Amino acid sequence: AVLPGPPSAAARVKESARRRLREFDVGDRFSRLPLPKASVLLPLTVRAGKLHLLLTVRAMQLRRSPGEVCFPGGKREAIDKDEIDTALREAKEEVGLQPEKVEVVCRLVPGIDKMNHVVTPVVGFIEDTFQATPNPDEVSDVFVVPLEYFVKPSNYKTLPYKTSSGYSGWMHCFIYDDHERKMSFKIWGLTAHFAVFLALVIFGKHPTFKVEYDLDNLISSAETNFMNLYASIYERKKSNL
Ligand SMILES: CCCC(=O)SCCNC(=O)CCNC(=O)[C@H](O)C(C)(C)COP(=O)(O)OP(=O)(O)OC[C@H]1O[C@@H](n2cnc3c(N)ncnc32)[C@H](O)[C@@H]1OP(=O)(O)O
Ligand SMILES: [Mg+2]
Repeated sequence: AVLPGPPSAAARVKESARRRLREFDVGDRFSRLPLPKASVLLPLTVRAGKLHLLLTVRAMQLRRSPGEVCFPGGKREAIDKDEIDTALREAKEEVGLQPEKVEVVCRLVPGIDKMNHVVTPVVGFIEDTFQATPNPDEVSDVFVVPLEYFVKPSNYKTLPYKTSSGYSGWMHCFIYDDHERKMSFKIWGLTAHFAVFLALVIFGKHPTFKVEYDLDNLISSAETNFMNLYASIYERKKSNL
């Protein structure tokens, strides 16, 4: 019989990330909130021994957020049985990623977008050989960023924001220079929020900038932040009825 050899460096990086991610899996705990829903896929891949995240640039002809960087994803459809289904269906439609080529690891604490959708981030590993085929109706470009950039950026600022429900605060904004492609990408808002949380979960160390969490209680502070945001939107919806 052939004995399995020692795990490769890539396999070890994945195994330690997998273990951390599973501790933060929210499962279906946020599945029944009465707001419209969307999902995004946070596709992780190992390149040169390091975790990387795949991101997209939205097509300019889209009605919502044209030209902005986001993860593959979209609104829930009736055929989707859960948040994971939505993320995988959208990733296939947008970048040609086959669902069976994704090792889904967990769902993280949701966020809320401009249109008041509850957006669930689904984390999955994809193969380092994956070649995206962007659907030009929705995606104009696909790129990867080392996950570490979201705790140790070289070009970072905060942007102020205010929602329609009167909730104000600030957002992370990263400029990532892809030297190989001689291109620069601006990653901000909800997309940056998910990327930072993922990096905090996996690396478990302090970032070089201020974050909205108590890093000693990352899970509970992420849930509290979400529930506060959710409550502000829900209260406003009720008072508008
Ligand atoms: C308060 C924080 C707000 C921010 O953070 S803004 C800051 C920076 N931007 C971000 O972080 C992006 C955040 N947004 C997102 O990630 C996504 O919008 C989100 C929430 C996942 C929703 O996904 P979407 O991609 O907007 O939704 P979707 O994929 O279901 O649909 C997109 C639009 O495309 C259309 N579409 C779908 N398939 C198509 C096709 N084959 N040909 C042409 N059009 C097609 C679809 O109808 C939709 O159009 P519409 O938006 O309804 O007008
Ligand atoms: Mg989409």
